[in-house]
Amino acid sequence: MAPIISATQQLPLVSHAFSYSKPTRAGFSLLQPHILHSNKALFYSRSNFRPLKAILNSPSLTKVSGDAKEKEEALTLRDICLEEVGYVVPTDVQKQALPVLFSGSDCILHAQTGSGKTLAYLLLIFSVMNTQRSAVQALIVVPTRELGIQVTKVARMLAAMPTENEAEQKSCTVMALLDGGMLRRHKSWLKAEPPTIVVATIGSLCQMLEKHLLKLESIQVLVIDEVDFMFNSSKQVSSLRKLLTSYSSCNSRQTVFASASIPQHNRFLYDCIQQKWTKRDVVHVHVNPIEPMPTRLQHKFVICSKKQRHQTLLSLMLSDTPKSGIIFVGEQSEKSKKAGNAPPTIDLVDFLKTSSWGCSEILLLEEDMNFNSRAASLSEVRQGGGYLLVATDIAARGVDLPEITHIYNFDLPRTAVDYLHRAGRTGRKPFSDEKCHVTNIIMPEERFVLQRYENELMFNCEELFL
Ligand SMILES: Nc1ncnc2c1ncn2[C@@H]1O[C@H](COP(=O)(O)OP(=O)(O)OP(=O)(O)O)[C@@H](O)[C@H]1O
Repeated sequence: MAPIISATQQLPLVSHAFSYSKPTRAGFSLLQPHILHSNKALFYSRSNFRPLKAILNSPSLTKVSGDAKEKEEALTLRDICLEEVGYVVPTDVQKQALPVLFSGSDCILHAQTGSGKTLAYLLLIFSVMNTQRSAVQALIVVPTRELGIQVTKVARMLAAMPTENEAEQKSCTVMALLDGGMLRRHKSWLKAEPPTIVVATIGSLCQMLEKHLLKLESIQVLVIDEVDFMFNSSKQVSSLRKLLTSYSSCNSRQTVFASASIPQHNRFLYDCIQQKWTKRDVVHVHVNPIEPMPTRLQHKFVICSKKQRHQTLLSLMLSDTPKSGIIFVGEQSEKSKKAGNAPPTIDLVDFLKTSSWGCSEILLLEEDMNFNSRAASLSEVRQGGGYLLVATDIAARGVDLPEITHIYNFDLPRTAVDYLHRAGRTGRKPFSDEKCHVTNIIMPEERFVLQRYENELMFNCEELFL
């Protein structure tokens, strides 16, 4: 059985803060290191992460299975300037996962929504890649274009940070190979010079692989983000299996699976090994298993009839006055589509635009919109300011909009896992105590469904009377 690291087995190795350095004319100079546990600090520049890997593997230090005696070395990641982009202290998942990742083990990153899994796997990628080599060295596969754009942005931000020996370094390039993108342009790019990192949706990726335009033989790290969603998606699962076993082999790469939800995780670990998606010694980093949901989320519900739902939502919003929020609406049924009805999302947007709600901009995000309109909605959202996003579950996975304080489930999600991910679009500032709100508008017959989600996800939902 793969070793599991839980909150109670927290590794002492990384009980420290990230240090940082400020640019000087000569490059980077080290400021006072941030050492919490000892005065024995080890410093690494981004281009120097490999030594960190060697040290973590050294027999004198704690093994990742957590059975060796405690050590007090403070490891400090230097020169990646994380503080300048707001990353000062590693989050729990980063503390627990980085030693495992840097040790070269395959890893299942299983931690709450908004806990910082993206930075954990990106730091691994930046630690192993060699920008002198002209080859694709890391591949990150995501389920949606929206999540792909976001991950690419963070990867490019890290890639743009200067390193100590910048003069000798070729830059790290990050390609977003996403459904709805300009594949012709990507083909020319791939032919001219392979990027160092590719962030891809599985459809576009397989097109490039089938045409032999993209080669994976130099891949060192393969990340599958929102892995449970991808394995559950009938459209994506067969290509994903092919990628994991035919297009590349688990023995020649480090494989990382990430998600806030891995249902039946023991079964999944077993499958990972049996199906050769990962190596046998894959590590399950399970952070805070007894609290699958961030604790600062406050859950409420209002019971009303189907006809009263629009008015109920409006009353809720007038009393909450959210600056930014997402209203999740269920997908339109095939029957309703055939009958020529407007999608429920559009109905709701029209209702809000003509109602007395006038506090923030109302935007729409759903699968049936073309990719340009989807991008336009999200880019408006990311510019900040107050907004309400009316969305289907397309916005439920991975999308990081830290300013969101309110989630409204206009329609109840279909499963507890969907509930967890929708709710997790708020409460995304790792070290903040700010309370965030998830409000469910339900019909009387749905109370037992919500109760089931409460039991499964171990949270409490309080009834609201308007
Ligand atoms: N060490 C850190 N310090 C401060 N902020 C951080 C740190 N690490 C990550 N963040 C921020 O936390 C937010 C959530 O991170 P991220 O999107 O990686 O979450 P996630 O675990 O992938 O969530 P989800 O499961 O919902 O996709 C982001 O805005 C990110 O910039």
